[in-house]
Amino acid sequence: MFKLLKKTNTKERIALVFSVTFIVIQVWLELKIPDYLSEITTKLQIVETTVADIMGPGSIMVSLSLLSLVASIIVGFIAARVAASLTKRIRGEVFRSIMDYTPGEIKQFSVPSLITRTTNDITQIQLVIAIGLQVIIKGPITAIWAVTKIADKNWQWTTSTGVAVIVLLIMLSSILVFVRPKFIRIQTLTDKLNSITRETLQGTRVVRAYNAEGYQNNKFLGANEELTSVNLFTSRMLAILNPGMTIISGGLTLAVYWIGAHLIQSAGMPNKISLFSDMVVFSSYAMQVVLGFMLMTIVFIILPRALASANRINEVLDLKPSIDFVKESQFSSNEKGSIEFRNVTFSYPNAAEPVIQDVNFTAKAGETVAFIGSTGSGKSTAISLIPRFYDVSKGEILIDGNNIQSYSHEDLNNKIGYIPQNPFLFSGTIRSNMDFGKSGSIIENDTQIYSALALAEAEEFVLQKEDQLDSHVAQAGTNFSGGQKQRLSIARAIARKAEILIFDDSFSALDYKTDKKLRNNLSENMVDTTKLIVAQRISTIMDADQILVLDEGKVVGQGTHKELLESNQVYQEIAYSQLSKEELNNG
Ligand SMILES: Nc1ncnc2c1ncn2[C@@H]1O[C@H](COP(=O)(O)OP(=O)(O)OP(=O)(O)O)[C@@H](O)[C@H]1O
Repeated sequence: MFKLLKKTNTKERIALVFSVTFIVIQVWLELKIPDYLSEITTKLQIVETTVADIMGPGSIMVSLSLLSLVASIIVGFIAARVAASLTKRIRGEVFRSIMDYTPGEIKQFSVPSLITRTTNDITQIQLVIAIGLQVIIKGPITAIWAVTKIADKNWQWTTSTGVAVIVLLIMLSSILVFVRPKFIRIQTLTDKLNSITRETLQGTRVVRAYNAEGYQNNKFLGANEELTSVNLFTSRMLAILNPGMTIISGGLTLAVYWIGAHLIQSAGMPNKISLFSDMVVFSSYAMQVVLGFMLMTIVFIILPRALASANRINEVLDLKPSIDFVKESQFSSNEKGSIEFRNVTFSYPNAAEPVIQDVNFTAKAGETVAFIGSTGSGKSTAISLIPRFYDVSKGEILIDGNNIQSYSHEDLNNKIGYIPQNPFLFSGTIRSNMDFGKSGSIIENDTQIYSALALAEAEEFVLQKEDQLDSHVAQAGTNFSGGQKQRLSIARAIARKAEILIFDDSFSALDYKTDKKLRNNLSENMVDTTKLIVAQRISTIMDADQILVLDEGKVVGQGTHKELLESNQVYQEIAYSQLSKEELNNG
């Protein structure tokens, strides 16, 4: 929590100093009121006192109360502003940290947990600053100041106030013991609820098709009930606070008046009046003492949840991404578009066995290298090492003769156009998706976008849309078919004018005709661009300059379609299961 508070800037710190000043003013004003109450009660004992005599101190009391109200509004306003601006910055920092994470690091937290941490957890911090700040500062000041006011008055009254404070502390600490661990649990359960909601919404078609609404509903109900019962428990415990507080303050008032009654009864005449006045004043100060301690202890009730949230936020901020990019690329090279794998071996974090082993190949600028193999053979993993989603465990990958680790993040990404296995479009328009992110080439006009769309065989369906490039794209591109999404994501990569295009099974949703046309477009119009293609279909890759056949992470065949068809058993098996001998030989 302290770590997060240290992120306040000078402006916020100055605002906090102001806020503390106004809290002190507020407490001073509140503690001044009983002085005038004392004056009124004293005057009331004198027969000659007129209404006009009471009006003076009475108006001052009203003014003090109003000023105290104004001070508390100012404090609330400042605290809310500081809370909002600080948490806005923290939210931004958390988001930026997440953006630097590798897929493995995102998995380590889980997506729903990262969403809760960026939203709900930060809201807890905002609450504790906005509300807690006043309580944290006001509590001790009020309690200590009020104690100094009553300490020398009367030992019986002081003792009764002491007893009330002890009872209050016992009540609050008992509540705290039960409630504290539950607050930590609430955040974890919120993660769980988010996770189930997200999974159900993402898989809604499968859920419906399999009549699994009941099953998912039960999962959700279970998590919801658990969260509700923990929330109810904490709310019930905290609900004891208010009546408990009323009983304690009521009991204290009763005790002060009961003791006062005895004292007044046994006192002589002039003392009776001053004792009565003291009693009224004392009970006001005693209430302030109780309130002060109450405020102090509330801190311990609102703080645990905020502390749990602060820890969760710090975990995200403290995790250093395992992939460390150099700030400036450290090489000079005239080559453009060559790529080489040298004895590349890779194991996923925490996995015993490597997923790919000793992969070697060289692709010169403009060449096409394809990867084929059974599912799970490591094809996607191999090419995901190029944009450094993960770093190689052994060996090295070179682009234009330089190890990819010597490239800055931006320079490496500018060399590559990556088309993922599951095409992902962002909410916006077709244009905003085509002109997405920063790349080496800047899209200056629609003609550039249309030429990329044409190469990706996507121009026709975009032109058919009423709004063409301004057509709406829903989140994750759900208003486009699988094939359309694939073509748009290919066009997006082509528009970057990258030297190396990486297609991770990016033709799978295309019909054979479109697949062929698209590949022809690429080979005819992107002669200088190096293409790495992962595919399941032989027809997609048979024209490649080099094909790597992967099996359980090892390269079991390497060559052209013709060479592999003649000599490689694994390739033959895949090939003959898909196409006839004539089709294969004419390819
Ligand atoms: N993030 C990950 N963490 C751990 N293991 C993974 C991860 N991604 C993939 N794997 C494992 O690595 C192996 C290779 O997966 P990969 O996706 O590279 O295969 P693939 O050949 O591309 O398969 P497909 O053709 O089905 O897409 C699989 O056994 C898979 O279970």
